[in-house]
Amino acid sequence: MPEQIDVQLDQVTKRYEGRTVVDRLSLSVERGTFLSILGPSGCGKTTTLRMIGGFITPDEGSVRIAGEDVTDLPPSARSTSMVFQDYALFPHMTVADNIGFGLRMQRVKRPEARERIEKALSMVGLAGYGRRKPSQLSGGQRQRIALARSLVLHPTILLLDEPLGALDAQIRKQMQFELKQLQTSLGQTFVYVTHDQEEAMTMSDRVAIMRGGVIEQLGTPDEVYDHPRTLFVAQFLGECSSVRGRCEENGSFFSDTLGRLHGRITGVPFSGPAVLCIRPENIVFSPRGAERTDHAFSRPAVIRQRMFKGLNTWLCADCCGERIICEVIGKSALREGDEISLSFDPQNAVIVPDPGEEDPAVSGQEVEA
Ligand SMILES: Nc1ncnc2c1ncn2[C@@H]1O[C@H](COP(=O)(O)OP(=O)(O)OP(=O)(O)O)[C@@H](O)[C@H]1O
Repeated sequence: MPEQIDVQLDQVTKRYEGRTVVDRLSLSVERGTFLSILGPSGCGKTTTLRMIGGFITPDEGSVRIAGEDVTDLPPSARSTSMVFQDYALFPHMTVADNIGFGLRMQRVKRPEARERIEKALSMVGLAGYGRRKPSQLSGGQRQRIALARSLVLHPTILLLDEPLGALDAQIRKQMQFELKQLQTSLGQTFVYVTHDQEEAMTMSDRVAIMRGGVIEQLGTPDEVYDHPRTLFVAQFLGECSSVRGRCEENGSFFSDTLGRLHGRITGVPFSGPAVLCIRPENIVFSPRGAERTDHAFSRPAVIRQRMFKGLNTWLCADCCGERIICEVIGKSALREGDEISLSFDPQNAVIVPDPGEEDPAVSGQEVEA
């Protein structure tokens, strides 16, 4: 049986003052999926989410929710509910009244409303907090109330716009865990907007990486991390060393600095300018003279910088003029100036097309959509 598609965007476009901020974007979200829309500031994430929720009408394209075309319907006529970053709680109302606000709008009878409010409060771990005012709660608790206020409406799809953005790092981590647990236990569809790659990777079943108004890649967290199809995706999802060169049809790679890299590299082979991307955890450093023989690629290098990061250490090396970063678990005895050998298994490297010097992924700058 085909999976139920809860959200279907077909070629949606949004322009502001002649500027296209979302560009012919298509997206399908299966029921029960936790999908994150991830991308840098201004890439069109919130605009896309708001088009799903009905707060913004696309200039072109269509929006379907659970199979129904809702492109021209207002938010109240859609089976979606939005959780905002700033919580948007009414300060003069109690927690219970805040949660019950949407139910009153829907004219749900009091006894049923009371029961649903209690259930929503216990779902977010705040049973017994109904009589408090928002000012008597912590930031994390206020965020949970905002979540309960959406859950109480029994939406088919929950839309979350950077809901943890205002929380400090520790509570944020805890809330990520709780949100994921809640989504799994409810089996509900969540569409979650964030610019935090770690947050997206830890919570999501699928991640859509947006840039300049389009989805550059969509896949499971593992797929997009291990098999990025563009340099931007490779660099946005975490540290990676990149080496420019040429790719050949047989999948081998050649660069002026590192020479030829024999062996089959991950990525769709093509013929033309390419960038080799390697994650720090896939590089192995060995003392000079004790090179790994099981790796097809090995070159001399010198340690230039050392960054202790608590659980691990990053070593930055100069390898034939290329800056290569390696991750070592725990502390490392290597120091700046140490001469080493650097190797990696070609299967753990990825080749992507070279986007050229003008591409912001190369220059390290991001442009507005
Ligand atoms: N009402 C508006 N009028 C004009 N431009 C707008 C409007 N709303 C958004 N934009 C522009 O559209 C682009 C996309 O905005 P959007 O809020 O979707 O980005 P985002 O990826 O969610 O960014 P952030 O992570 O900073 O919230 C931005 O350049 C923004 O300035």
